[in-house]
Amino acid sequence: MIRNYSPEQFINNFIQCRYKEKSMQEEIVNIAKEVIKSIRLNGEEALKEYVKKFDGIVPKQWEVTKEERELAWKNISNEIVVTLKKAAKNIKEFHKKQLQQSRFMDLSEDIISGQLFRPIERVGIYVPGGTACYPSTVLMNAIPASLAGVEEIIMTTPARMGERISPILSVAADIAGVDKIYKIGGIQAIAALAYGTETMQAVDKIVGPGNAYVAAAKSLVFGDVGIDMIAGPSEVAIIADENANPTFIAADLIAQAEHDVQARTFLFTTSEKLLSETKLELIKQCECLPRREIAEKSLEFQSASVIVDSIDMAFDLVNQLAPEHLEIQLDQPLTYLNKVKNAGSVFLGYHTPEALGDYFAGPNHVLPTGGTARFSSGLSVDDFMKKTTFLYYSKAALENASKDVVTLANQEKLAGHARAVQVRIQENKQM
Ligand SMILES: NC(=O)c1ccc[n+]([C@@H]2O[C@H](COP(=O)([O-])OP(=O)(O)OC[C@H]3O[C@@H](n4cnc5c(N)ncnc54)[C@H](O)[C@@H]3O)[C@@H](O)[C@H]2O)c1
Ligand SMILES: N[C@H](CO)Cc1c[nH]c[nH+]1
Ligand SMILES: [Zn+2]
Repeated sequence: MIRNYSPEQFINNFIQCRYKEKSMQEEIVNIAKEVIKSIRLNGEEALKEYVKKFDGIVPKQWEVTKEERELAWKNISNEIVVTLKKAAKNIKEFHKKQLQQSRFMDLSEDIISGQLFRPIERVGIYVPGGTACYPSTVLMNAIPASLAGVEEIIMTTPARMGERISPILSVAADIAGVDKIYKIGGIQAIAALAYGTETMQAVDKIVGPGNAYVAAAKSLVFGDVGIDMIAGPSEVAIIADENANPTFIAADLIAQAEHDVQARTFLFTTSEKLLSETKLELIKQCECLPRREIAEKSLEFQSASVIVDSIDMAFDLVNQLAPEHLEIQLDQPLTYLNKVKNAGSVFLGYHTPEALGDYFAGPNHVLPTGGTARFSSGLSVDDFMKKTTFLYYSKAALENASKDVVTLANQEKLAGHARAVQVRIQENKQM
């Protein structure tokens, strides 16, 4: 069960070892390198080989057919369809507010400048499917892409039921505006999306979470295609004091732990009593959990509890950790929001479990993990847009700027740059 660490031990074991952990994952990176290279060079043949090796079954065709997509609607209950649509509506409403319009920064007679916002043309979304099925992740990835105006949204997910993918994934994909679905998972899917094969066209950007293999593959193809972030095994950090409810805290820690044996959960509290009660709750609640084995491994090996001297100390440790999710289970939670520097998404108060955000409320659940919230953000409409600047100068405006541009060009010893301005000024003078 979750182990206690002093603040110093926590820093050593979970923050300073961030880079050590990376080198321990070398084995995964090496496998990913081999698979990607092979699929890039040998296409379909290599794709089949690795799908067989890592997933057991090679589907007859990669793409989910129109008939399969239609049939999926008949294979799920109306209740699920209604709920998916409600969640989709909330996610859409939240993300719509992120849309930005092309705009002028300057619009005078002599100078015009601005920024064009244009959607990325072809996007691949990865939906994990190794040990669980995530229709919510389909919505979280595809809705912002649709809102941005992406021309073609291509989803990949491992075929878990032999030939087929779960019908709920297919229905969620229809609701969210996915154009094509491929039955491919893991490193193979990322390689096929990045480089294309005889039957699949390469995409411009790959988004979406996945296990350590998927995360390694995404980081390796970055540069040839865009990626959103490294969204690996899930994490939650909870800050709580003696007023918090141990039953709620244990439930929220388990909700993340059950994702993956590699999922990481953290509790920072000023109260020894709350900690011991939470530990008893963890044992009790794990007993009747279908994914007990996964959750218990995560709680045992990837998790930590820390008794802190003050709530300020808790925020200091959390900001160093930069967790994917942060729950603030304190009275007056909003008053603590300005203490948060690094976190993917924050959940405020006793009645806002992370599970609410995972599925339904609106903010995105594809979030930076492994400390990368120090420099990156959760998935948003912005991830599907490119920003192109534009500029116009009149003859008079160029004349005004010419001396300064030439001075800088000469300073950099780039005579060609200086000349590109000077020839225009001289021409103006001759006229
Ligand atoms: N951050 C988020 O938004 C978010 C959302 C949902 C899930 N998640 C995370 O996504 C992950 C899902 O993982 P998953 O495993 O269930 O599904 P997955 O689809 O990410 O990975 C499954 C694939 O991994 C490959 N694989 C498995 N073992 C391998 C091996 N030994 N060598 C090479 N390839 C191998 C297989 O090809 C398989 O298809 C979890 O870590 C979960 O926490 C994150
Ligand atoms: N907690 C995951 C992100 O870390 C998202 C998710 C999907 N389904 C359930 N949870
Ligand atoms: Zn979750």
